[in-house]
Amino acid sequence: MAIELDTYVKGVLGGKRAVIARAITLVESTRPQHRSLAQELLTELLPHSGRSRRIGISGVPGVGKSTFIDAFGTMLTALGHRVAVLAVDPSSTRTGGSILGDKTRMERLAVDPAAFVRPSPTSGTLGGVAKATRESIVVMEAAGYDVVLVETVGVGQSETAVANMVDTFLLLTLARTGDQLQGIKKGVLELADVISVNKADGPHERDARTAARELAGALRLMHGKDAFWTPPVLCCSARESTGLDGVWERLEQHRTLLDSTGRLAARRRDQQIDWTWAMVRDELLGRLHADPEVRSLTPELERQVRAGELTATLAAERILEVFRTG
Ligand SMILES: Nc1nc2c(ncn2[C@@H]2O[C@H](COP(=O)(O)OP(=O)(O)OP(=O)(O)O)[C@@H](O)[C@H]2O)c(=O)[nH]1
Repeated sequence: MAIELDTYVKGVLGGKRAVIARAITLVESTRPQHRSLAQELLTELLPHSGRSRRIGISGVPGVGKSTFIDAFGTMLTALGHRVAVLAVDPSSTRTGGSILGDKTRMERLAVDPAAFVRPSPTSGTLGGVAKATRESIVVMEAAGYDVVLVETVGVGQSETAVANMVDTFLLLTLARTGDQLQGIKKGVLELADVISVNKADGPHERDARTAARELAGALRLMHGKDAFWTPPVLCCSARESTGLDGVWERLEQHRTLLDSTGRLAARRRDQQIDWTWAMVRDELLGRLHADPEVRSLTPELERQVRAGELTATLAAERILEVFRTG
């Protein structure tokens, strides 16, 4: 049964879980009638949002993200925080099932009354999934969650999308030393504000500490002496819940520094502008691909480009010409 705008607003602001879940479903929906209601809801909620720590968490599959978020989130709720877990997993749009943010992977947090775990939206492009997650952040903040963790897999463009919606980005990694350091993608290192080497327990602990020292040295070189912030490299064990307080301390330190220097507000404003243009790009591209004339022209144009009968530049011009006049 459909519910009214007012019921959504009151339910979300009152922290009612069932209404929060429905509000997120509404925000994720791509149906035109849902989209306008979702925008009305977000407009009402916006004045109550913005007060959380928005933290992105990334790391390759196997690094222990679920175990980490379960333990880290549980530590935070014990400290009195209210924790929301969202996810951006564009691969789930292909498989139809969400891998990240799955409640069964976070057993303690899933049943914690001070936490709310939401799997990645499963429909649309990365742009669509990112938009739904950004808007879900507004819902969670209005509902009183003061820590929002946004999880993503350590592959592809999804990390950049997440870095662009959070204040601080945490990268989880495993013990690698020397040459293996090269294995960590530079692009991901550039996004990271705090790095933690997970599984620093039992026989792996020494390797983890060595790897952390080496990585910290590499980052100091990368960032230079006068950098505003050089990402600290810590060690933790998600399984044994050790080192998690240190990770939290550094995340808080980074955010406090951003806030006290005015960078936090500026960063969030810049993100709004980036999102605006990202949405314009997505919408335009969607319309272009749906355009009947473009669709009918495409196979022949592609054939000609492949056969070397037409340059890519001319083919692009033809497509835009048809779209403009179509
Ligand atoms: N020794 C040790 N093992 C860990 C730790 N954290 C996670 N693991 C193990 O690593 C494996 C992968 O952990 P998951 O939490 O599923 O993490 P993930 O592979 O990043 O998976 P997704 O979260 O599904 O992407 C599991 O077998 C965990 O038990 C840790 O701190 N120490």
